[in-house]
Amino acid sequence: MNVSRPGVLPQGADSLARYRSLLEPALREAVGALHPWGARMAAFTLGWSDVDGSPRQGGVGKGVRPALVMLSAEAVGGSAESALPGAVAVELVHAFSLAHDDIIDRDELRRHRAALWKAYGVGPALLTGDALLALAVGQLAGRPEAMPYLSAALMELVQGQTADMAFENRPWRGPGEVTVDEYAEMAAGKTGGLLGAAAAAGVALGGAPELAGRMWDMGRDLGVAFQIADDILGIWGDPRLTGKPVHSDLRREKKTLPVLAALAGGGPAARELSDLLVSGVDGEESVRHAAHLVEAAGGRAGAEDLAQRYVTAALGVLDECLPDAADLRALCGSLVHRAS
Ligand SMILES: CC(C)=CCC/C(C)=C/CC/C(C)=C/COP(=O)(O)OP(=O)(O)O
Repeated sequence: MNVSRPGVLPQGADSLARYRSLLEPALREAVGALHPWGARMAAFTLGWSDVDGSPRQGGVGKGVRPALVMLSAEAVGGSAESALPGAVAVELVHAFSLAHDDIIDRDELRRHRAALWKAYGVGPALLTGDALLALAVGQLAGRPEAMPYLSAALMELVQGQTADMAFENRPWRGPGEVTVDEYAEMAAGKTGGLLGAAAAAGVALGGAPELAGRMWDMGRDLGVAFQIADDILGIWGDPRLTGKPVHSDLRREKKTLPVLAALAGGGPAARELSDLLVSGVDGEESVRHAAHLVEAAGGRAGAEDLAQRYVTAALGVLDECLPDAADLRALCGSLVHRAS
């Protein structure tokens, strides 16, 4: 079921809309503390205004992380409102990380619009990312039950992003090639850290801090699945739904899971793909051929399978910790079967 705009999650969409409507005023209030120029750039990147500052309807992200915070809080008997500082904090950290990531990757398009750096320049985009991060920390400064998870997530994010960048200097084959296990560790940090923090902060703010450690682990597994789904969408997704150009990871020869899984398959398509990557993907025809080879070598199926295994592990933890949390379970289960 798709509601309200293209690209929302197939399941849990109604609840995401409910949580987004709680989130947006709180985010606006937080951003209101910034210097007017910073507030304008933050409003652009969060989706309430165009580049010139004129207002536009609604936010732009799916709001998965804040929904995870609020659903986790509700699952332990707390209210979504009680968990709002955590929800705001994770969405601000997410927005910070996207702003910086787009600079690092030189990605010009994000969420159907210009990336923040493309709209305002690299310096201002860096600074806006910093401002969002500072606001996030401020949200949880007085909440010792949740703050450790945010601070752990920040370290995970940076470590995972660094590992991902370091992969670029590794060979495609032979000694030093990137393994699927290394990829999973990178994704557990880069993407899982914040999902882990969302789930852990949610139960902590909802009144069950004793569950936070297990929810952190659950969120990290979920993050690996989420990142694999992101990699899959980067090759086979519909740009009208993802809001990003297709094949950009392949064009940049990034070591995404579908490519690693294809290479690990070892058949004729895997060998041809390996040769192509070693000689360099050059030009649009070559990029399309690489995408074809990844699929032919089983990279898509392998990636889908691994994502499903990580989601199943995450759901197993949820079933043990919070067996009655149907909405939370639906959200987590839907994160791998998404169109954007
Ligand atoms: C330190 C640093 C720069 C870290 C970068 C970490 C990073 C960008 C990880 C990617 C995470 C990811 C899959 C984002 C898309 O989320 P989404 O599909 O929920 O996006 P949405 O909010 O647009 O829906």
